[in-house]
Amino acid sequence: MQASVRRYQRPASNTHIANKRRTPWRPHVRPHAAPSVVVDVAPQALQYGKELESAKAAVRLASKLCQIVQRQLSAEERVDKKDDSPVTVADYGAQAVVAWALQRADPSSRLSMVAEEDSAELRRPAGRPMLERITQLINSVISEAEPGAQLSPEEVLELIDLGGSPGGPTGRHWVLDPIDGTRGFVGMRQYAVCLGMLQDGEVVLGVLGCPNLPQGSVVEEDGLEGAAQRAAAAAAAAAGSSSSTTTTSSGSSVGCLFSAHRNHGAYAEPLWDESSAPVQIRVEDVSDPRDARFMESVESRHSSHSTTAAMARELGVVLPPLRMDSQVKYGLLSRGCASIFMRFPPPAYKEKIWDHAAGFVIVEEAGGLVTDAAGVRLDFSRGRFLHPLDRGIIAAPPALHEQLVKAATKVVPPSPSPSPSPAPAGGKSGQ
Ligand SMILES: Nc1ncnc2c1ncn2[C@@H]1O[C@H](COP(=O)(O)O)[C@@H](OP(=O)(O)O)[C@H]1O
Ligand SMILES: [Mg+2]
Repeated sequence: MQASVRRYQRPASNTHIANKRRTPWRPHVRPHAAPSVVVDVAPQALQYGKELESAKAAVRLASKLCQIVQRQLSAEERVDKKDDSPVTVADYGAQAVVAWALQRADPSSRLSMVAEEDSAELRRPAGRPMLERITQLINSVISEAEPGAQLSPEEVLELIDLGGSPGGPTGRHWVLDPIDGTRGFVGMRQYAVCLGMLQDGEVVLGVLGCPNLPQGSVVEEDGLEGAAQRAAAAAAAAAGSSSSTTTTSSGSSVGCLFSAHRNHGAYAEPLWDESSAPVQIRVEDVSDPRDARFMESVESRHSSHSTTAAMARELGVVLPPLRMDSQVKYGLLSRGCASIFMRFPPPAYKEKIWDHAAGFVIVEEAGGLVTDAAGVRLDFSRGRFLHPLDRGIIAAPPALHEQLVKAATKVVPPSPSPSPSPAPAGGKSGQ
């Protein structure tokens, strides 16, 4: 794929995020309003510039497929929150589309991808109707990128299984969560298509496609959660329309793409409008916990709400949490919409690298830190499981992060068992 010449916008200074506030708290998103200078970081000037452009194109295509499925869920009024089969269609479809796009961008390389799904269910006779539906969806999306492109069901199975790489500390591995926040996806809330790239054990690229996230003025009296719900509803209301573009009732466009290239900053741009220049984003310049808003999972089974509440009390955070599905939280942290992300899964749960890789590099490149509760930087180099595994995850600007690590020594018990068994290739086992 030909890398296009793009001009990226960088805020002239960070003063726009330095205005401390006490009360009332208002979520704010100002990257597009910030004074900016245009700097030349054209993809070809970056070490992994070509790969970054390929990753963004792949995430955009997969996001399109997810949006089509989510609109149909709504339009046909068959959203059953307990039935995740329509979601599975989008999970598989998005995984195959990303694999197709990455391969097409670099046909001479062997693609190594560590991804959430595998084709085992689809290869069973009972899975055939679903496979055909997925194939049809994929073909409708890829033919927009490459007129005439069509895949057979068997090719789709092979593309999905490209996600079975074990990863590891050497070489290049793409890391994909085709739909992160499946419950958010079904519940018409937030979800994200998350693609990272590991080079010799280090996450060097990250891209998050967030189809239901408003880009700009999500400053609403009832907070981001309300705005995000309305944005998702607006996206659903557009069912039947061939346009991807949706706006919230306050006029903000919906659909954000976050990206980061190691040592070159983190950026946000519209998901559906490729002509808009990416704008550099930074974490909030906050060190006083009384100014801090923290984010956590909507699902308390994914992350203990009582542990985060205890951490907030210990730290002196006074504002209520912002609950949101998926790695959208990492995007919002990087964009300065909230100051802290905390995640405390049940002790037996083993975190997977695809649930954090893209968000991790985006937050780091936006000036934040992402570690376990003991302050140890996350390690993506040991296969499909994330290390450290079992003391939760905290992410914040450095000054707040230091205070979080101190609070965790009092609130979060140390881990009893540090050594995991190797993760299986593919599938959702261990969740
Ligand atoms: N019991 C559990 N404990 C912790 N995390 C879990 C979990 N079950 C699923 N998850 C993970 O939590 C992710 C969603 O995170 P969040 O709560 O921030 O939206 C899921 O991603 P998927 O939706 O890709 O499966 C899944 O990987
Ligand atoms: Mg996930």
